[in-house]
Parts: sequence; C-alpha cells; structure tokens
Amino acid sequence: EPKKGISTARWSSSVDSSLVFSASPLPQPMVLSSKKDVLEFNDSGSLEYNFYRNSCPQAEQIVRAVVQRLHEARPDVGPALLRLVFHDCFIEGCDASVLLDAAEGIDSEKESPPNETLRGFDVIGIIKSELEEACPGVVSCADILVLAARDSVALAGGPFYPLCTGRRDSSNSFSDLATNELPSPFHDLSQTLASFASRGFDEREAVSLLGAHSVGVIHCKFLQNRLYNFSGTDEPDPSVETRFLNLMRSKCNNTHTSSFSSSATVYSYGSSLSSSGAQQSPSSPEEPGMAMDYEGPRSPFGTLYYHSLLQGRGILYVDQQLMAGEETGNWVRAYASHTSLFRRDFALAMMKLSNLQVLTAPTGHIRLNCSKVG
Ligand code: HEM
Ligand SMILES: [Ca+2]
Repeated sequence: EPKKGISTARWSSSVDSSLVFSASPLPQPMVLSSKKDVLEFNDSGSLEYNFYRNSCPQAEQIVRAVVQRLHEARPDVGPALLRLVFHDCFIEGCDASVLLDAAEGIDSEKESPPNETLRGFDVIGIIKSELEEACPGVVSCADILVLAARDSVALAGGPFYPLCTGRRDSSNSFSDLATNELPSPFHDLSQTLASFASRGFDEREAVSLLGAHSVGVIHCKFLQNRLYNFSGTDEPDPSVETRFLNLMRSKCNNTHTSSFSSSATVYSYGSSLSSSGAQQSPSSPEEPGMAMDYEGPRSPFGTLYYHSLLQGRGILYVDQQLMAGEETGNWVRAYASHTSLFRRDFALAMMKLSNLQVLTAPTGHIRLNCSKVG
C-alpha cells in the first residue's frame, strides 16, 4: 500500500474573505486575491491549483455542468454528493475509496452499515464518463468527488470555495474502517468531537461542517429512538421541542417500524433545494417525506439549521447535541445570527475536509471506472 501524504492545512482564523464567496446559482469565475492565496489555504502536499490546466483544461467546467444539469432534474443529487465526500474523506482520506464496488480482495465501503443509505454513485459515474470522453484516463475519481460536492454546495445556495486538484484514487476500499470510524447519528457530543478531532477538526470546524445538515434527507430509522423510546426510557428524547416532536412523529409513524427504512424526512432548512422540489422524498418517491423549510425556502443556506438547534428542533440526536457543550453552543449561536461567518467557516472547513490525506503522484492511480480498481 503506497504511503499517503498527510495534508496539514495551515489554519488561520484571519482569512481573506475574498477567497470565499457566494455563487448563485452557477459560481462566477473565482474571485481570488492571488494564486498564492489559494495555495496557502489548500496547503496539501502536492495538490496544485488547476492541476488539469494542461491535461484537461475543461475538467472543472465539465463537472460543474453535469452536476448542474442533473441537479435541475433531481434536486436531491446535491445533498447526496455532499454526504459522499464526507464519507470518502473521513475514511483513509479523499481517495475515492468509498466508490469501489465489492470485488476480489475488495471489501466495499458501500456495504458497511453507515454507508447503507449513501446515494449519488450514479451521478459520479455520469460525470466520470463525460470526463473520460473529453480526456481519457486523466481526471481522478477522488477529484471528481470533491469538485462535485463543491458545486453542490454552491447550487444549494452555500458558499463557493476554491480547491486544488491532483488527487489520485486508492486501489482499496476500507469497509471495516468505515463501519468502525464513521460517526454515528446516535453519538453524544464528546464522541462526535473526538471523531472530528482525530481528523484535525476543532469544535468550531465540527459545528460548521454539520451545517451540511441544512439539506438532504434523513430516513426515519435514524430518529425513531428519539421519537418513541429514547435510551430505553419508552419516552421521547426530552431535548426535542414538543411541537417539533409531533411534526417528526407524523412523518415517521411508529407503525412504519417494520418498513421504516423506506420512509424519509427531507430536511432542507431553507435552501434553494427546497423550493425546487424537495417535497417528495428522493430515495423513496412513494413516501412523501417532510420538507423542513417551514420558515421559508428563501433563507440562506445553513442559518435555519442553527436556528433550529437553538429551538430544540435538531432532527438527529447528533445535531441537537451541539447545544450540549458550551463552546459548540456558542458557535451554533454565532452561526445562527451571522450568516457570513458561517459561510466563511463552512467553506474553509470544506476545503480542509477535501484535502484530508490525499494520494498524489506517484502514489495512487487514475481509475477509468470509479467503481472498479482496474
Ligand atoms: C457527526 C457527524 C455526522 C453524522 C453522525 C451524520 C449522520 C447523518 C445521517 C444519519 C444522515 C441521514 C442519512 C439517511 O437518512 O439516508 C445524514 C445525512 C446527510 N449528511 Fe451527515 N452526518 C454527519 C456529518 C456530516 C458532514 C460533516 C457532512 C458534510 C460536510 C454531512 C452531510 C450530510 C448530507 C448532505 C446528508 C443528506 C444526504 C442525502 O440527502 O442523501 N454530514 N448524515
Ligand atoms: Ca476514502
């Protein structure tokens, strides 16, 4: 197994905000103070800004165009891609290990329990095949993942952030690590913070990254215990606000227990996604699901998520737990009232996430099909 270059992104809290800006709905050409700035905030070994400038100059545009096209038809692709990058980068770094199918000698991460409901593999496949047509054998699946997630954030009304490229793909998948190391929605705050800390994220960064839970779907099985039998008490989780408890119960009826994995709650705390059709549950069209934009779909990405936590309206236990710590609670309050602070912090944390333990030449390789090694 090739040795991985650990990226130790320099991390300063005084950040030039011109690096990070909003995009609506397609990102503008990057507004950067200088190329040096981008490199500075993407300090990740041998990744390079615009790595494909000669080998495939249109690579980033192709990714963006496909994500946008698919997103128009199916607004649920954005959240799927955003979750995918988190699950890839947290397990042995951003090396596309999450995309490999099971095969001889490969225990697919896709088959680990925490990845059971991961979606978006088909979208990555479509992007990859368009890139293979334009520049055969050049663009890695690992780069596709981080770029597609970046574009998804922008399409959801979140910040656009620059990324360096040049990641290469793993030749293995790490099913056991995924099973044991992906954070659980039932974890308490200290377990969650420990998981982030082991990847170099402090409390502020953990709170900002969880702002990704502004968009997407949550299947009822992840909240069933909070609604009906919290920690074996036969009572709901006392930290859930009463009206919200009833709302969630109406979406995740206990009688569904036998088939609850097919019912989903669409959560979208006010992003452009919710206005464009997140009413139906993407992964189970026959189940209506729940649109969480009750305070208005026009609110900025992220803000409503933090507001909801302040009101005891976090959907997952792990979300609401952010209010259980003093420092994390302070960040929740800060992000609820300072959208631009959240956008900046989220963008920086996504850049850092996208650079975790990347493989660069001569390690790793470029897959031709993202779900297969050879
Ligand atoms: C403690 C950390 C985290 C835990 C325990 C967690 C857990 C979960 C769970 C249980 C779901 C619901 C999945 C389903 O019902 O199919 C979910 C959805 C999601 N998560 Fe997280 N998550 C965490 C952090 C993150 C981070 C850091 C990101 C991205 C930066 C992220 C992005 C998403 C997205 C976008 C969805 C919606 C996916 C979709 O619509 O298919 N999560 N998460
Ligand atoms: Ca990985």
